[in-house]
Amino acid sequence: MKIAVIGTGYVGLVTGTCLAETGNEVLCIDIDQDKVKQMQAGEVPIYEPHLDVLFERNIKANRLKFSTNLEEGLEHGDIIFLALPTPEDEDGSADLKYILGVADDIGKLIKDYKVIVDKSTVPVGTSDKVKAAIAKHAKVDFDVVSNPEFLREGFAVDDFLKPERIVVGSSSDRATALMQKLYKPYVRSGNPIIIMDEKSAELTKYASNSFLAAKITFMNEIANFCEKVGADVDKVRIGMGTDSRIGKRFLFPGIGYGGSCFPKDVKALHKSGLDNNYNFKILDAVINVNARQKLVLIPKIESHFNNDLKGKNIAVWGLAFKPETDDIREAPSLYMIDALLEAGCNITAFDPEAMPNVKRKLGDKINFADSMYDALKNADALIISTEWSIFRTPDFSKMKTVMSSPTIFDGRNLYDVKDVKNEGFKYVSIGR
Ligand SMILES: NC(=O)c1ccc[n+]([C@@H]2O[C@H](COP(=O)([O-])OP(=O)(O)OC[C@H]3O[C@@H](n4cnc5c(N)ncnc54)[C@H](O)[C@@H]3O)[C@@H](O)[C@H]2O)c1
Ligand SMILES: O=c1ccn([C@@H]2O[C@H](COP(=O)(O)OP(=O)(O)O[C@H]3O[C@H](CO)[C@@H](O)[C@H](O)[C@H]3O)[C@@H](O)[C@H]2O)c(=O)[nH]1
Repeated sequence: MKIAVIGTGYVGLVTGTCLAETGNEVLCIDIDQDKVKQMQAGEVPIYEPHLDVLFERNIKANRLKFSTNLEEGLEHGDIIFLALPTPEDEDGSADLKYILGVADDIGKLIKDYKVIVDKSTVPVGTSDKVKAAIAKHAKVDFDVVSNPEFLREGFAVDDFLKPERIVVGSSSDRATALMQKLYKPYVRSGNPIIIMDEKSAELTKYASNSFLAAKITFMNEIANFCEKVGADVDKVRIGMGTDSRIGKRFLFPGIGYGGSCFPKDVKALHKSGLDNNYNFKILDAVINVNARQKLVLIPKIESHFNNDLKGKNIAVWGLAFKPETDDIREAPSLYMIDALLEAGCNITAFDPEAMPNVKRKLGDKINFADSMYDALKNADALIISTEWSIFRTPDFSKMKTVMSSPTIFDGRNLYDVKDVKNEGFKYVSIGR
């Protein structure tokens, strides 16, 4: 099939590449000229495991192309995916200016029947707005489908190629049939393509992300309570997670959820509620608890240094909001770094992939190390904020020789408490 994908970020580029992988001819459109040039030159502009192999293979096979020209995209594709940003607006709602701007342009350019598929995360009722924006100018038939994306960064390729489910919101038989044909190769394992109306599809996405964010937040509160009463959240987590109704996943406490999705999506659903006369009290609590959790290590650090952080050398392992990505959007590390800089600390950070993005944001406000051990030179304490695999089994003796003081504040509970203490470290983690 002939596909156009508008927007080549984490979702659009993975979608375009994976759709090419099953034999479709894909043209990816982005407004960012530098990014398009980079992709045309065969370079993947983001760090996403396994994407490079598929990207290269499909470019070579002439199934994956790039352009900045929306009109070209519209001429090429029978199905037009919108994978555009829906960032948080000032009032917490999802900003639809990218989606509706492109919809407006599509209305002016459309010459024959197309299925416009919204893959961005958008509030209930957006497909009606997209329809209206296109219909304002269009002189031909078209359908708008809501097809929310559930991929996780770091696992995006696998999630796209082998999804647990695909949700298609459509009230058009013609568009639904096309979507089922397109996605058939991805559900050979028997996982379902779930067809529903557009509004339910739009809400499914927000409900899923908000539920997961609430699950993490609940565990973060349990972890905080464990510290008050002397329980061990790792044991509680395992005890809870073995109940199949609860499940083992997404029960890991830490320094709050971050990323480009959960924070903005929970706020957007909350705002959608208010706009429709419904106060999602649970989401209000999730938002507030998470904001506090992102800084949960700071009072512990202050207390360790007797409230005198000025001039302290702090090493930070991990800047990305989670491992296996270079994405730093809403990363807890950045919130902690801000607070520590404010208090007068010197920060030296190491992250396997995210340092260039942080450098662009923070410039020379912090130092960047070439290796995890270099970051520890003369450090008065280490903060672990992302659970990259390379941090899981460090050489503790080597760490002790380079640090000024063997002290670890672990926001991801990477180590066994007894082991690290036996190695001679002061070790503070979450809920243990
Ligand atoms: N990142 C994720 O893991 C993920 C997963 C599921 C859903 N989503 C949702 O998917 C959507 C896209 O997210 P993302 O993380 O891929 O965003 P992103 O910011 O990584 O990428 C968006 C891309 O759209 C391009 N763009 C902006 N305006 C454009 C225009 N007018 N024409 C063409 N291109 C334009 C930008 O240049 C950028 O390359 C959001 O709604 C997000 O909530 C994201
Ligand atoms: O037990 C856990 C699991 C996750 N997190 C944190 O939660 C955030 C989100 O993690 P994850 O869900 O793995 O990453 P995303 O790539 O943001 O993916 C989420 O957001 C995407 C965008 O909407 C959805 O498509 C995915 O299904 C959804 O998992 C990160 O800060 C994690 O550190 C925890 O603190 N504890």
